[in-house]
Amino acid sequence: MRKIAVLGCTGSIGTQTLDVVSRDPEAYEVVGLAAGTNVELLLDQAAVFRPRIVSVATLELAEDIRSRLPGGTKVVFGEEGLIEVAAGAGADYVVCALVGSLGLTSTLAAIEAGAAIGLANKETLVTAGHIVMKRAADKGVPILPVDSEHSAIFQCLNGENRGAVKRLVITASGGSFRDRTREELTNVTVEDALKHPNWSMGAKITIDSATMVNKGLEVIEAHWLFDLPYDRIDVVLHPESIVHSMVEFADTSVIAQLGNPDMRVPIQYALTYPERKPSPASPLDLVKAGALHFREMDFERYPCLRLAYEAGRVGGTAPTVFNAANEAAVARFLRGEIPFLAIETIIERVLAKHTVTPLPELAAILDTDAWARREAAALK
Ligand SMILES: NC(=O)C1=CN([C@@H]2O[C@H](COP(=O)(O)OP(=O)(O)OC[C@H]3O[C@@H](n4cnc5c(N)ncnc54)[C@H](OP(=O)(O)O)[C@@H]3O)[C@@H](O)[C@H]2O)C=CC1
Ligand SMILES: CC(=O)[C@@H](O)[C@H](O)COP(=O)(O)O
Ligand SMILES: [Mn+2]
Repeated sequence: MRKIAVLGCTGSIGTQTLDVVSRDPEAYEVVGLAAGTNVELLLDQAAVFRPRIVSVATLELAEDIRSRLPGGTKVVFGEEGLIEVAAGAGADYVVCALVGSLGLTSTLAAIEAGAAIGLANKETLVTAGHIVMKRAADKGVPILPVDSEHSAIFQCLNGENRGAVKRLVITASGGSFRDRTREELTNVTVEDALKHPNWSMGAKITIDSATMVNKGLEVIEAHWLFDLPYDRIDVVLHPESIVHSMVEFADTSVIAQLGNPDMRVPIQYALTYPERKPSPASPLDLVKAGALHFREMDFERYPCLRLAYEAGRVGGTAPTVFNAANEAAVARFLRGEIPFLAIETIIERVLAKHTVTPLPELAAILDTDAWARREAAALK
């Protein structure tokens, strides 16, 4: 029986992880759950899974729920609380499904504790990929991709000779505004931006899909997960989100992974790898799906993807800044403080102000992240 902790248990990935887990109760024991502020959902989950430790965002929330938890469940809070759920609940597998670079320290703590990692929280790899991958390798800890494109690539590479990989091709839906021109983006609303055509996800990643920042984060995530240079990681537009990504090999063969858009498939694969088990997802019927479309990526239409490649190639603290500036800008957009197109100008301006540290230690990453957020919050 696998002992699991879920960081971000109340979110889109967290709840789908618990759905997968609950369908196979013989296979899993949930030992730790970490939420932010959604304490009512956390209490429901704790009543079902009876974890050893739960975590919430603040001391006040912890005090509020202490007496409402099942007997024996410990409650902790804040960043230390996340670290305790990651490393102190006795988990041998930690699903990292927090949103943002906030997930970095708890992911590192889970690695340090020797737990296998199911990684949804792509911002962790973007902000500190060299540190996360090295610590996981030193500990002999596997990092199993949950992100649908990376799960697809991971599946396509299964049993293949890595030396024969020519390039990765990551698919992008185009997001909520895929059918609009740049001119039509000037006055788009938060409500419109939150309507992803294919996936139901948390607010931040849905905005990232619309700006194409999500694909930029995914290119950097793929660079770290699959150890390939940026000129061998391409992105194509694929509005149907049925081909989740592809790998092209030296002999020109292309292997792709397909399926209806349902995150429970990659979540489950990350949990059961190398086994496959039945899934609640609806089977793909390609005859019903009809035509699948692929278009060249337009870097003029989606400048954030160009910025991501540039930051990734520069390396060091540049991806940290790209990510943190984006997180702060998206938060401002969601609060109605800035227009949609200001997200990209903020990222570009903060990156332009930054002097890159080439091989940053963790402390430098955390300082740079905080600096970029302050800058992005202050820009008019
Ligand atoms: N959703 C999807 O389909 C996909 C998501 N991903 C990635 O997975 C990650 C999670 O995304 P998603 O599930 O959509 O995000 P959600 O916004 O739905 O969930 C985020 C989770 O993080 C928790 N959280 C937020 N802030 C804090 C905090 N300060 N302290 C503790 N917990 C906190 C939230 O808790 P609470 O709600 O209780 O406040 C919630 O459990 C992201 O990195 C995203 O890019 C990748 C591929 C697909
Ligand atoms: C489900 C998933 O993995 C998301 O990251 C998804 O890929 C978003 O889709 P687009 O960024 O392609 O719109
Ligand atoms: Mn993805």
